Amino acid sequence: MTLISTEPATGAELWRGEHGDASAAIGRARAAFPAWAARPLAERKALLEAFAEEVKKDADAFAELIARETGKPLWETKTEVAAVAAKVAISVRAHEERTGERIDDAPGGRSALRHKPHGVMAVLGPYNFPAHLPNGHMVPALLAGNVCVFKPSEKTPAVGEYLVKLYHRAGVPEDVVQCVVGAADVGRTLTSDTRVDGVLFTGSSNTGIAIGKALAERPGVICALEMGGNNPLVVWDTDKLAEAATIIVQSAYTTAGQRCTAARRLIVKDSMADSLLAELLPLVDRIRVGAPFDDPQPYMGPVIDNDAADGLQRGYDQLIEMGAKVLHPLERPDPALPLLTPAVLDVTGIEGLPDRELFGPVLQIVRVPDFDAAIEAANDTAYGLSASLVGGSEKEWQRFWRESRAGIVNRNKPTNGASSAAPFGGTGLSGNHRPGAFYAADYCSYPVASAEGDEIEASIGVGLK
Ligand SMILES: NC(=O)C1=CN([C@@H]2O[C@H](COP(=O)(O)OP(=O)(O)OC[C@H]3O[C@@H](n4cnc5c(N)ncnc54)[C@H](O)[C@@H]3O)[C@@H](O)[C@H]2O)C=CC1
Ligand SMILES: O=C(O)CCC(=O)N[C@@H](CCC(=O)O)C(=O)O
Repeated sequence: MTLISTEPATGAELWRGEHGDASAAIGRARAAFPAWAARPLAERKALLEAFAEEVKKDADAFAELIARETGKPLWETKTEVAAVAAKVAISVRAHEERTGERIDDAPGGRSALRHKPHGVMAVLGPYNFPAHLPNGHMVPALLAGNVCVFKPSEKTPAVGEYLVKLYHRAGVPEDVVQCVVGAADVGRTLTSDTRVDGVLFTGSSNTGIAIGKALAERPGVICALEMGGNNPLVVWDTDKLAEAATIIVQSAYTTAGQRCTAARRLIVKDSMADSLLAELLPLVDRIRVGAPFDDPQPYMGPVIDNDAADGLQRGYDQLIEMGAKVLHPLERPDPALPLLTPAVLDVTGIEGLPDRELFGPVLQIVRVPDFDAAIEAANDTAYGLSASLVGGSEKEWQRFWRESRAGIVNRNKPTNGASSAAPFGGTGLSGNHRPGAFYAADYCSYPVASAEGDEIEASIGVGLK
């Protein structure tokens, strides 16, 4: 089956290739695992550091490819490439801190704690950060001694293939990290193959749930699910309205809203909502939407494809049918392309709002009378990835932190832009308590406890006849 990838900003064909053979790749990975796991950690670390150097050497070409295949502005894809390279040093530190070795004296010998890799890891990636996010699974997995079969999103196969070539160029053996392109069926082959020891997934909650079901009868398979969000940003009692508006724009519209940590819902104290909107709406109006290489650079590119744009339009229209007030419209200047303007809807007071991730530039505003209502609205979701409070008192922040049900709870910062040096994951429909980024080390190896005697010495103290 042929897979074709097109540039969102132009519709031009960028890449075509055949679906990969996932089963054959797993076979090669299994064969490569023992030797890779047996190599000293220092060797694996050196090869990954060489990979980081290859990424830096190729940074311009890599950023251009990501920009063409995702439509993200070039300024932004440069930051993605930098994050790919930076992942190595962070993962080395995390591996040392989170896994490592502990040897204690014990009667007649020692008690030891060491970690071992799981084996063959299937890595399934999304399209919004087609290099950085799967790489965030792959670097720690490889460092720990696992081998990886990586299936990039069917919307970004060119970036996936390129990423894996950089590993090979650095000297990581070809069967230790492989790229298998394809759509959901190739993903399903990977998750159903009993030779796979772990599934490291970043993508939508629906797919994460399907993967959880596919693995339900194999509890020994490590399963790390990084999924979507319906994230709240609460703005409370502040006169720094221009700064608050900037944080809102960064949270809702960076990457055209295609971040799992994007703010989907702005919850604001009713008495200050009009003054905040007086700052926010002109700023939203100033957002430049355009193609990745435009000069001057846009803030937002297109969403990934026309299907995604159609879906967002439907979600937006449904909210309007339910009574949402349009404060800034979702427009699509060229119906043949997925370039969308940033939208703001006031959904205050609408009953039965869908608790759904609209993965694009649509922000819903909810006005609330008091902080109790703000917390209630913030938590009114089955997701739990990120939440942020802008403004408010110290006491309100303490309460917000305590009562927010999310893996990332920020103060006076955007909901997105999470650091790779911190754990990254959510609760509910957002994740299964196997956070990535700094804590990815935890799911990439398992602890082995050993009681080690110097000699064979044994005695049964009591109870013998
Ligand atoms: N929490 C996190 O760290 C992040 C989550 N995301 C989420 O990802 C979504 C956007 O990415 P998409 O590419 O649309 O996600 P998606 O869920 O459609 O696809 C992700 C990957 O899973 C594969 N896949 C699809 N169905 C499968 C199945 N049944 N079995 C195995 N593999 C399958 C796809 O081919 C793709 O490689 C959003 O919901 C976003 O919130 C995106 C980035 C970060
Ligand atoms: O995985 C990491 O190293 C850190 C997490 C991260 O990069 N988060 C970004 C992107 C998340 C997304 O796709 O949606 C963020 O929080 O903006």
